Amino acid sequence: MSRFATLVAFESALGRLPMADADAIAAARARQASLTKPAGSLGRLEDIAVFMAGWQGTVQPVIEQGRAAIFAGNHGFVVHGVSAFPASVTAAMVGNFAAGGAAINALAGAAGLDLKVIALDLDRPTADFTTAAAMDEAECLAALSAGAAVVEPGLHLLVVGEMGIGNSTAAAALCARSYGGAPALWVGPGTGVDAGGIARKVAVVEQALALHADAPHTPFEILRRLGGREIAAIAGAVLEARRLRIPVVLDGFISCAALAPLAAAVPAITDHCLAGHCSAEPGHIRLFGHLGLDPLLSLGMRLGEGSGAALAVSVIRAALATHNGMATFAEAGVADGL
Ligand SMILES: Cc1cc2ncn([C@H]3O[C@H](COP(=O)(O)O)[C@@H](O)[C@H]3O)c2cc1C
Ligand SMILES: O=C(O)c1cccnc1
Repeated sequence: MSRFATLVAFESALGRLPMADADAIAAARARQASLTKPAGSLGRLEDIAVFMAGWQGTVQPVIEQGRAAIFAGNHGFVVHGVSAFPASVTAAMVGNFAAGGAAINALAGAAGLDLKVIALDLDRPTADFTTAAAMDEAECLAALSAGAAVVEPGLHLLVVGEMGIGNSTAAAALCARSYGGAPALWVGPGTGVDAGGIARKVAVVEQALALHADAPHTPFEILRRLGGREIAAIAGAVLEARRLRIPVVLDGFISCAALAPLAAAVPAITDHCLAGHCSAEPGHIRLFGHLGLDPLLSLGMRLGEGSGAALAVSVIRAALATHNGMATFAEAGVADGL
């Protein structure tokens, strides 16, 4: 059965978000305080370990079953010339993922993650959102459910990513609708469009916002009208991971924008999420301000595919290696601080 077979199923999941395990958080904090280092000296590594403990519900969290889930979809509005690449590249890159030749193959391998690639109706792009809703209700629910379906119970960590030519424009529209701000503040070069391309992207987002201005300002309606299948799938995966208390690492501007409609209404939806990195896409840092997330890495990446999030998993692994592997003051016979 589909996880989000009905709108009610989606809304009730978003309305009933489980919390992290407070006992595991307290125990992990106590363990951090007992380790052979000055308090706080491992900086954010300490917070990451405590975060992982809280969501895994155990004082010593691990990443044995870590998954990168990459969703692919195509967009009807690409006819307006908003990407530096043709829409056919979405399917071609899915082929490249299967063959092992993409950046995410290398980075998921380096991070010890299994990689699931889910192509969502690539030969049936969403409707052009400057003239219609991108998806009808059933299409949006199917995409949300496809996202949820990759989140198997027992995963220790989930990385989410996307592939969909044109989707930096959808991401800008989602952010502008969710949080306000002129489209030009949310639009960036994406795959590398020139000034003319940026102007076309801004115009497309302005048209879409005008068309959908009177629609209900709800998470589902914003996603359905302005999102895309791969974007809704990310939202569904993050929501399902929350139900199962599986920590998530978010990737770039587009992955994070998938959560904007949800977070604008229910800010706590990002509580089980770490921001893997800050993309060079200019809207990303602005979006982090709204999401209340502080990215782990900032390496000038602007790829998507879950690439920055996968890279950040190495930092999370290092946090857990120190948390689980260091000696306590008592074990090492080292005098602790006063
Ligand atoms: C070869 C190639 C591989 C990619 N991998 C991710 N993206 C990224 O670029 C796209 C978004 O940028 P825009 O909105 O400008 O189309 C998405 O597919 C995103 O995942 C890629 C883009 C290309 C061309
Ligand atoms: O930040 C991202 O995820 C991104 C930026 C540009 C193109 N594709 C993805």
